[in-house]
Amino acid sequence: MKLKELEGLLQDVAVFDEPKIHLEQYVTTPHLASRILFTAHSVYDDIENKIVADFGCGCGILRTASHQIFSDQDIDPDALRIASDNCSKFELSVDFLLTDLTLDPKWQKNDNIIDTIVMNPPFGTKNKGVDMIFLKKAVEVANNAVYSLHKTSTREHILKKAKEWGVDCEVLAELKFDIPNMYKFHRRKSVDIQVDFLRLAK
Ligand SMILES: C[S@@+](CC[C@H](N)C(=O)[O-])C[C@H]1O[C@@H](n2cnc3c(N)ncnc32)[C@H](O)[C@@H]1O
Repeated sequence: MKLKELEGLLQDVAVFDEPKIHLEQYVTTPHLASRILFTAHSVYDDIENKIVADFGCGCGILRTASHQIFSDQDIDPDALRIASDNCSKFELSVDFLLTDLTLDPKWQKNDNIIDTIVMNPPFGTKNKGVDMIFLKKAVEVANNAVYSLHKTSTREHILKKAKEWGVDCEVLAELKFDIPNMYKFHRRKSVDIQVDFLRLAK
């Protein structure tokens, strides 16, 4: 499928009815999701015939873009309901796991099964450090590679941690993540956050 076709298809993915700010529920746009998956597939061959997971899947846009996801995990049952509906709409077969990735050891059952993790974790704005917990777990679980979005301001810290964990971390792109006015405390129409698109691999 061509990049533009994929982006077009993703416009039909249903998003959060009532996004929960404490869980940092921001949707990856079809524009970004299509480019993330396209890069992972066409440049690195990390998607086709691979078992792929999304940690903090939300409504499942990254999984819908890859068509290969085995296990989508999120803390929010409302998000998983929408993700499951999207899954039926796009005729995808996905295992969903309701789990708190910061606490629950259930994620370990996927040990040695998952090849690639593609995720847009919470940035840690509301729950400090959650971004690094997601990243560390993803690096431990994925046999192959982890693709993840993080605030550019955390880049140096992540590069240092990647070294400690014994993985290579490459900044594939600097992106603008557009957060629309979704929550009551938002004063501006939308805010662009500078975000790194990272690939971590052993
Ligand atoms: C920035 S959103 C990304 C959603 C979706 N992956 C996307 O790309 O549109 C982060 C997601 O992580 C989930 N989340 C937040 N804290 C979590 C936790 N402790 N365990 C599991 N999921 C969590 C939220 O419910 C939310 O769906």
